[in-house]
Amino acid sequence: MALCFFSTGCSSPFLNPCEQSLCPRLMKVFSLAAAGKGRRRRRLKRGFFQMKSSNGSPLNAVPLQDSLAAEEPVENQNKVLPISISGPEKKEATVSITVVGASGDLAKKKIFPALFALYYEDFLPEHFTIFGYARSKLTDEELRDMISMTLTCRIDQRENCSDKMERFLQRCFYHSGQYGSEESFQELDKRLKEKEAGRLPNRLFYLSVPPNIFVDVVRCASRYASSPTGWTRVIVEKPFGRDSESSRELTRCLKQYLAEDQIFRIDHYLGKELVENLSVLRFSNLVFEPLWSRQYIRNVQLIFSEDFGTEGRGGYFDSYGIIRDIMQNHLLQILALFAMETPVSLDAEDIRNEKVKVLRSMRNLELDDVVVGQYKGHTKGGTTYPSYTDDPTVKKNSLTPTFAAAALFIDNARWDGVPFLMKAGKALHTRRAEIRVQFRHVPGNLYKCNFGSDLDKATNELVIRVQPDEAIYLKINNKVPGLGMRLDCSTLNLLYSSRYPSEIPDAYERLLLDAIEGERRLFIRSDELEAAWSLFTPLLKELESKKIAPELYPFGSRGPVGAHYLAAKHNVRWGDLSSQD
Ligand SMILES: NC(=O)C1=CN([C@@H]2O[C@H](COP(=O)(O)OP(=O)(O)OC[C@H]3O[C@@H](n4cnc5c(N)ncnc54)[C@H](OP(=O)(O)O)[C@@H]3O)[C@@H](O)[C@H]2O)C=CC1
Ligand SMILES: O=C1O[C@H](COP(=O)(O)O)[C@@H](O)[C@H](O)[C@H]1O
Repeated sequence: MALCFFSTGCSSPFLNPCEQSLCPRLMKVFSLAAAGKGRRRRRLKRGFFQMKSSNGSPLNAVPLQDSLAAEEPVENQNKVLPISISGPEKKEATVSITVVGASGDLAKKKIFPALFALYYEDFLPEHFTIFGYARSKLTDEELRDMISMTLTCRIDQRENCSDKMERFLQRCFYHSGQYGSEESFQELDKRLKEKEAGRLPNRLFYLSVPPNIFVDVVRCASRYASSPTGWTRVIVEKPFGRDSESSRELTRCLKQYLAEDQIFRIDHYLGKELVENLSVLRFSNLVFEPLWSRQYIRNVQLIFSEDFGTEGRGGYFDSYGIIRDIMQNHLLQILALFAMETPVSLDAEDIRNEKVKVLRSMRNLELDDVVVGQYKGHTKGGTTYPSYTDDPTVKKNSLTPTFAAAALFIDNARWDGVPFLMKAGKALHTRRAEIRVQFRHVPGNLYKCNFGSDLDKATNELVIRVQPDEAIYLKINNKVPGLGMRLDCSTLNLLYSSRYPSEIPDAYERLLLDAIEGERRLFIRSDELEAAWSLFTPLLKELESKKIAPELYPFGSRGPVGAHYLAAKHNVRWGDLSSQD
């Protein structure tokens, strides 16, 4: 039997209730379908690609001409140069996606596979071209060979996969160039134009390079390779700075060349299925939203753990650490989505407005409310696991935390006094990311004596397991069947793999598609970023200036015991402790 959600914001005479439950992605498809007046949805996705903003209105194209940049703030140029690409005399549009840093780890591991998955699922427009750009000298064929190693037919419809892969690869090209070189980007522009073949050109640049190169690339791309008549957008990978000042400086530099609405700051956790589902869970189920406050929720836990170390990324990691790598972005973004007030609509700006309010209501983070750790070597079952400082790219005396736990508070009416505990670590015993919501005790619980002395065990807990084995489960109390009165704690479990047979798309697929469609909801706006850094920067400075030594924990363990003391201080018990959790 199909389970359907009904959401008033998604009602449409053309969609049955189950289709409506797939909002907003289907709504986007619907808006495309409506624009095409009845043409088939799939055809619309590919053949008649029309740009829509999240509220369904056509997006304005944003040409970035340097001569204009000198005279006008870039934001204003957007307003004075509206070129609708859905006008009556519209040309067929094309999208060129340039992956800058194509020879790198992220491009190979995530970006090209996500682009292929989108192509495979017919989500890319009919006319598109993909360019890899990096300094390494490669031919088009060599790029294709390189990326073909990482493409998999991991989507359910496996028929014709190798044909599709071949067709996809034929649309991938490579351009070798320096990141700050005018000539290289002018040459890229020429090659893009050839492939665009007179169609209305839209261009997306994905900056998959180390952050010190971001501004060079943006300067050259915007001056020499931006679309003259279509839109130009840039996806920027984290880290967006290392603290408030450097982040502000990065934003300032990027905004010399780009308007805010051209910058897509990616936080791939926002593209994860269960994170996307957070708002649906809250705002389309009457049973949750009324409980979503200090009145019923005792604490919220945001947990990230990996069962591997910094492997291969030690050089980057050592100057950032786990707080910047995971907490300041991924976990804080989840927290903001979790805690925000109901947005006016599902429009990107409405959602981001609410998230910013949460971030700006957060109490300063005190050193006393933070525990840091670093993994040390460990031998188990004959296997030796390295310590963090065994990594040759890491300083031997490094104090960089590979683990951190923190207690945060949102000083607003809804969340006053509720601890939001975060825990993030590398080289722990398991890989998982989850949100745990622990509810308060039942007042005057009639069954108190049946629970024994540990009443905490009898409180409800809602777990949103982001990965792996995506699930939403609720722990409830029930009677053990039989003549006696024994109570048990059981789980109502929505395990995605049982409920939905199809594979869940990777976060990068959703985010790339959103960037192509101009949907900004899952990207970080500059004021969100600023608020996020304001929360963590004083703490990071204090940790660094006081040279706080991280507590060592063995590779593969549950992390430093300090995390338990921190939780206990706030009357909390981490929910992920028992083996069945
Ligand atoms: N890898 C991951 O899992 C994740 C990465 N990120 C972020 O994504 C971006 C890309 O990551 P990743 O692919 O791992 O990075 P890489 O270190 O693999 O760098 C990508 C490419 O950039 C070029 N490059 C590397 N170092 C330099 C340098 N010092 N100067 C000039 N060019 C350089 C290289 O290409 P060439 O020499 O051919 O020019 C390299 O192939 C980074 O900002 C990273 O923080 C974010 C989340 C996860
Ligand atoms: O951004 C990052 O995320 C990865 C974890 O991402 P996941 O999707 O595999 O959970 C993390 O390993 C990396 O250190 C960090 O930079």
